[in-house]
Amino acid sequence: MRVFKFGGASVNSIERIQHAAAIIREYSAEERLVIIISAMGKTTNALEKVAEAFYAGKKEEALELFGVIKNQHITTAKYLLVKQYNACYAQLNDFFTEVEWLLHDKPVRDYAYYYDQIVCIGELFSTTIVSFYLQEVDINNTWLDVRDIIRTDNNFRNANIQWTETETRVKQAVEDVDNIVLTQGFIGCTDDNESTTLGREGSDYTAAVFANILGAENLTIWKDVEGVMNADPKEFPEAQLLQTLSFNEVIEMAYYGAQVIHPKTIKPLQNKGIPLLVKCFLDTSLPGTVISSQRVKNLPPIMVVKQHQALIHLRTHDFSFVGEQPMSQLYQVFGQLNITPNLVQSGAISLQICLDNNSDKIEQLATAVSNTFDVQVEKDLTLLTIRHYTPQQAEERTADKNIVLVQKTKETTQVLYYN
Ligand SMILES: Nc1ncnc2c1ncn2[C@@H]1O[C@H](COP(=O)(O)OP(=O)(O)O)[C@@H](O)[C@H]1O
Ligand SMILES: N[C@@H](CC(=O)OP(=O)(O)O)C(=O)O
Repeated sequence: MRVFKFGGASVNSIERIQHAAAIIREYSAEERLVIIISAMGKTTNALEKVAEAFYAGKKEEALELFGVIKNQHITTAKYLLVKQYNACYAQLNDFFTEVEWLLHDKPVRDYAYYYDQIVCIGELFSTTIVSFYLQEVDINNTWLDVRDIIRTDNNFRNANIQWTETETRVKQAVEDVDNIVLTQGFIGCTDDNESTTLGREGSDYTAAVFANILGAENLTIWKDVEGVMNADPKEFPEAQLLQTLSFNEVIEMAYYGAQVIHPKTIKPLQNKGIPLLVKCFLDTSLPGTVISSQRVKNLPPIMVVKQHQALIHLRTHDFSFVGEQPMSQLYQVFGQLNITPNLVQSGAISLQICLDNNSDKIEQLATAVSNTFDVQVEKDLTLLTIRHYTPQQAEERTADKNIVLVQKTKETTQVLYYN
């Protein structure tokens, strides 16, 4: 059994859905497939705007924005389907109604709750269309609502999977199907039947969870790039393909902000020794990248650029040392506010913390630590991380930058500079 994951970029047009179907046809002739699919293109971003408008009390705007998304999906379905169109429309219509009902309500709960009820619909739309298209071209498959399978807690927008319950449900659901299983990434459901999401770009993680539970031969993630490269090819056209990588290396790259694989994807695979293949959606003959437990030596420098960074300067009010107590208070606040620092540098009575520039979070952090620290914030920064750097290369990359902070270990250098 193999698990495939197609991301938003691989299903963002009629041609790409047709191309995905051709890949599925080819591979399903040889093996049993479980397929996880994300929302089409930038649908999740568009649904976020619907959730924001709804929560701000702008009902008409929310309905209008949702109408645009709805029509885009209907148009795609119309182009792709003839025999299957009516059945597909009926299923899509149930989802339209699910959201439109909610949009007519007044928000009385947390934003995160409504966000998940609205945003989860993107994956339900895309998988419905792809599933009916596969039927249309005689590729038998079974569409499953992953909300009946992936059980989570109610930590909306970043829900945690309840493993025992999910394990039973994944095994049962796949066992009950004798053809291709097709379902959604990124979303789940609480015991109270409330939809949840697993964190942005979380479909890779869903695919890894299925692969782990099913003991898959491997997980293949189809991308619009050759494979994992030593930098984002959109920003660095000279980027080279990395044909083999270790789980260790990829988890580090993802942690430092490489957008190509979701950081949570690696653990479920590493735990069961399941290889991860990152393959080129546009040219299946290319080798792609194989990620496994095996150590890979002599890697070239790997670069990760993280934009929209802020540097928070904290200094104790009373000149007391930044010892155990203030540090543990700070990390507690990080936990409470769901903040992951991208870099921390400490001195005797001061600390500098680099974070994604999210004004709300920074304000909350400043308030929470104000009894111990004076707080200053620098914005408009970029964080460049180079793994396996040579001093010369690090120097060349940052020679013309207005540098604010540098941190180095033997393997990794991080440079924070003004944009
Ligand atoms: N090191 C890297 N190697 C390859 N692609 C990268 C890397 N870093 C960032 N990317 C970007 O990741 C994108 C693919 O990931 P993503 O947009 O999440 O795809 P999808 O939504 O289809 O899963 C590529 O288009 C590429 O620009
Ligand atoms: N659609 C979700 C989940 C996801 O993983 O998407 P993608 O595979 O396109 O990165 C998001 O955009 O966050």
